[in-house]
Amino acid sequence: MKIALIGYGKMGKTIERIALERGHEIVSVIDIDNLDDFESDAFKSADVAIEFTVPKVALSNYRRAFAAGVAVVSGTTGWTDELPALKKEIDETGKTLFWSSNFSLGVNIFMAVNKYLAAIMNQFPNYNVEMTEVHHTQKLDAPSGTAITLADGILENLNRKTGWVKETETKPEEMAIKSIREGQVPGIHTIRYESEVDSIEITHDAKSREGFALGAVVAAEFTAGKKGLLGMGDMLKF
Ligand SMILES: NC(=O)c1ccc[n+]([C@@H]2O[C@H](COP(=O)([O-])OP(=O)(O)OC[C@H]3O[C@@H](n4cnc5c(N)ncnc54)[C@H](O)[C@@H]3O)[C@@H](O)[C@H]2O)c1
Ligand SMILES: O=C(O)C1=N[C@H](C(=O)O)CCC1
Repeated sequence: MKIALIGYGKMGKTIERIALERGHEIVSVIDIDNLDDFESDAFKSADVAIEFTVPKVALSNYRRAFAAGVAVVSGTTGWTDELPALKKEIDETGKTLFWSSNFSLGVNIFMAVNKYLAAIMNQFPNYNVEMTEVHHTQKLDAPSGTAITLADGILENLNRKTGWVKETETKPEEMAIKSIREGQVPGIHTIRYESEVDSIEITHDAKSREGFALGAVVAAEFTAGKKGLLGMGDMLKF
């Protein structure tokens, strides 16, 4: 398929390599120095644009791609307070956006395990739960989008928790998400249940950006011909 890239940073470059390896054509690459290319015939020829940029520009990028008649697959995080309004806009206009906080298959398996464990822990009120996420020092947003998705999974399944906070001091109904920025870490997410007598931890540790990028390209292949707001749950059957 014909793929446009919006954002040519760490993820954009990794996605480019994997897309070419999978036989796709990169018809346009847009970054801050060539934003006018949204109006180019090359960009408009794309079947899908894969967008990995920064939080403050994601929505404007989506809308510029939509105006060009191009579907979007995006992993940009740090903007999803706007997601409900954007979903309404997408449904009303018949556009296509596949968004995920994390495209890695391993992380999505981890997300499913997280929800299952949270549901089990309703039977065991003596455990408290907290999360730690570790990423590279260039990361702009905290907590990570993945951590927020994981926290949502816990809040949906563990009745005694109703919200998450960044602070370590929490009310009984809150869970803490601690963010650590260190070196070039691609992404580590750890969820810990602790009681007086023991602790239970589950962790996902990304070795590189390969898993994120492969997932994004596979999502682009899945998105072809579809409409609406799509996510990993539409593509993965677990
Ligand atoms: N969903 C996932 O699986 C996943 C995985 C990794 C990273 N991410 C997210 O993807 C985003 C990008 O991560 P990264 O590591 O590639 O960051 P990066 O900083 O390496 O790359 C971002 C790129 O976007 C460009 N950019 C900035 N403003 C732009 C604009 N208006 N239009 C086009 N390009 C613009 C920057 O110049 C840069 O080249 C972050 O939000 C990160 O959290 C998501
Ligand atoms: O490197 C990043 O930035 C990442 N961002 C996503 C997030 O915010 O969860 C996915 C993991 C890597």
